Amino acid sequence: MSVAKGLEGVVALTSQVSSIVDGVLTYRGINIDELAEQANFEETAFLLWKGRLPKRKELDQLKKELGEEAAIPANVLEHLKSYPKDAHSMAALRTAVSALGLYDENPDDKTVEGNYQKAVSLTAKMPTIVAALFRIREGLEPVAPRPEYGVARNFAYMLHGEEPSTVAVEAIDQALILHADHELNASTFAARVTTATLSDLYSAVTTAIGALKGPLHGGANEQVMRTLEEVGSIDRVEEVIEKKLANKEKIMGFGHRVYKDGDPRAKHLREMSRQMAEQTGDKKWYEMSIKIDELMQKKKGLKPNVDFYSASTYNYLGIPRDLFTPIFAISRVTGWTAHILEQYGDNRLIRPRAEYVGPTNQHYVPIDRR
Ligand SMILES: CC(=O)SCCNC(=O)CCNC(=O)[C@H](O)C(C)(C)COP(=O)(O)OP(=O)(O)OC[C@H]1O[C@@H](n2cnc3c(N)ncnc32)[C@H](O)[C@@H]1OP(=O)(O)O
Ligand SMILES: O=C([O-])CC(=O)C(=O)O
Repeated sequence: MSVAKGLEGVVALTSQVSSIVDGVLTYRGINIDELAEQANFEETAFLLWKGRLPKRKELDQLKKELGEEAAIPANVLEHLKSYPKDAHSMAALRTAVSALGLYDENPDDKTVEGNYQKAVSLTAKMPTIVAALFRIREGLEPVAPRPEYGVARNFAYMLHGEEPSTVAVEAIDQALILHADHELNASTFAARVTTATLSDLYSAVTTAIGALKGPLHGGANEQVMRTLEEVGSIDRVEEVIEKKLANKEKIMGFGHRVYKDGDPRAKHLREMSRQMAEQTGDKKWYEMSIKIDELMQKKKGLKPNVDFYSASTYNYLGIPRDLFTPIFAISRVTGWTAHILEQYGDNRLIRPRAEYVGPTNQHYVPIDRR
């Protein structure tokens, strides 16, 4: 047996959801650049789930369903209030999504339509959960979703309890599009492994949230913000980053398993960060990010991934840093569920092998002779 550590280069399955070929990312064959510039998050979700862009009537129907499904059951809201106030936001989200499954009348319905409805319901409810968790932690009353709002507007509205600006809604919407799917990344693979045992969709999404939480994956965006805060001012970039590199620390938001010549999503987030810096007049976070980016390319030949410029962008939007990864999750749930639907549609248990390298020819020794 030959071992591919970290499964690097292993093609584990076929998929029609998204692709990365020669550094170009597409959802269902459409370049991410076109979607980021022209689509909205709801039509991107439809595209991932159904394999094509929605017609106007279909998009209106999906928006209506997302609006109607956005409120969370009262007992789940009570459950959220019982979590420790210092719980990690991704741990709390993971627990809440798992709890949601308990209140689904038919959690094990694996029909295509049943799972599609669960995908819509989770996509609608996860922003409500994230905003409610934040407000409860801050000692504020959760704000009920407004069914007539789109996902991005509703999230910003529920978070701050006031009407968000158009600029903020557009930025969040674009960020949601950019994070929605990414071929066989770790959390999607984890979701597919759980699905392939013929477990239910809530179990698969809960698995995925656990995988996304890690700092080598979605959790990197929160760590990027910590690095920016540690750097603090543009004149300290070299000192802090070079010290970290000398200590063999990874600089979060750089490098990628698949992209060796840059992540195509990063330029959109960099531009968003630049615009926010201009609009707020607070250039520091953007300028520090640019300097770290230049330094990392020079010192390590590493380019920013999707997590790097999302940190300064969300920070400009007044979003606390521990919500950065939950925002990733409220977008990626569309990709996870598209992959889950695909996996159910043509399933085989996912069960690779391990090469055993431990001791052999050992014998059981009774406890009083050890
Ligand atoms: C949404 C996402 O999940 S995007 C990725 C988010 N994660 C991060 O930003 C965390 C920082 N980046 C990393 O840890 C890595 O680049 C990963 C996990 C993304 C990819 O990892 P892999 O493909 O396994 O690469 P690996 O970790 O083996 O790195 C290869 C080499 O580059 C170095 N390297 C990779 N990324 C970084 C980094 N961000 N900072 C410093 N050095 C790095 C490694 O130390 C290693 O060096 P070595 O060969 O001298 O030991
Ligand atoms: O594909 C990966 O390995 C990680 C990533 O960029 C993502 O999930 O968006």
